[in-house]
Amino acid sequence: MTAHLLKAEIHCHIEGAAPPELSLRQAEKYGVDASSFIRDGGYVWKDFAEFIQAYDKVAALFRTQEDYALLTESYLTELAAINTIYSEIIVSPDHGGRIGLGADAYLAGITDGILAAKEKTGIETRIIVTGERHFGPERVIAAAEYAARSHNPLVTGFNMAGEERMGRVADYARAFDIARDAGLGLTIHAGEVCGAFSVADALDLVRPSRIGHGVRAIEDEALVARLAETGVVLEVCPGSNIALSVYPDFESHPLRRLKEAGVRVCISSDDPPFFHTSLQREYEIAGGVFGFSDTEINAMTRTALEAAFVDEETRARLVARLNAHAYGDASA
Ligand SMILES: Nc1ncnc2[nH]cnc12
Ligand SMILES: [Zn+2]
Repeated sequence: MTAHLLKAEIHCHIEGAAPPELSLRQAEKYGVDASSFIRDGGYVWKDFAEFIQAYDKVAALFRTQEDYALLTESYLTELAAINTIYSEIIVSPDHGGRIGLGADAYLAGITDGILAAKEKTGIETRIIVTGERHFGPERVIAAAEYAARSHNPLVTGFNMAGEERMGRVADYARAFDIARDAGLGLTIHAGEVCGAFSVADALDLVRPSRIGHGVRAIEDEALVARLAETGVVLEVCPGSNIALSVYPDFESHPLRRLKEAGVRVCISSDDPPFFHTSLQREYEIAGGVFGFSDTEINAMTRTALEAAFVDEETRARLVARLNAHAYGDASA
């Protein structure tokens, strides 16, 4: 049982957190026929490419600042209810742009939701702006420029998500240069659909402090050693990896092997309702399926906080809270 543990999540896409019931209500509100991607109360897709298409269609059901505020506040309230003290939400200004809302109102809605959830529950949240790889290098660079000039203090990181098989990391490296120069934390989806070469490219060309997924680094022993030596953190989402058939089952998933090789790992839910999961379930899987003890799970939560894109004062407060809860450390 992990219900009592404090939790942190540093990899969850905002539209990917939309419950199908909420998306259906949105579809009705806007007169959209969602039957091709929502059926029997669940999202419908059969492989990674279809998942990405379904994701973009769900994103198109959220069309106003209020829609995004509601989605964000609902998700964070749910996270807080399972003892989550810190969350990073991955957001794509292009999704705001594509439905005519515009990036500013999109971000404003998400920010409203974060502030409302914080007021209600105390949950601390930051925003990671992402470029979507399948929208092409120009859009990813535009997303980085948008993040770099954002005056929103909650925007603290930059990511690239989407179709990993499109192009090579080199095509997108300029976006990360822009984000790095702006002082944003860097993370990138790699080693999920593509193999170890994609993680190596990301390390060489992006120099991120974290990698989204990164699990397929396990295919290259020297690369695993490099991750362990450099301390780059893998944001591992086991339920997502199984749902997307990156691995056939949890037994063959490399989370434990990566951890035992000294790689810094933590756990997140990615797009929970798309993968019939939740952060609570991911923690349960860590304990019940991977066999991690509470101490080991707390260490992964601490890794998430150590790698979080927050100011040092906030980090120290969050880590002290975790320590106090995990060890009853009264001085924390
Ligand atoms: N698991 C995933 N991989 C790549 N892009 C995504 N966008 C949302 N979820 C994603
Ligand atoms: Zn992701």
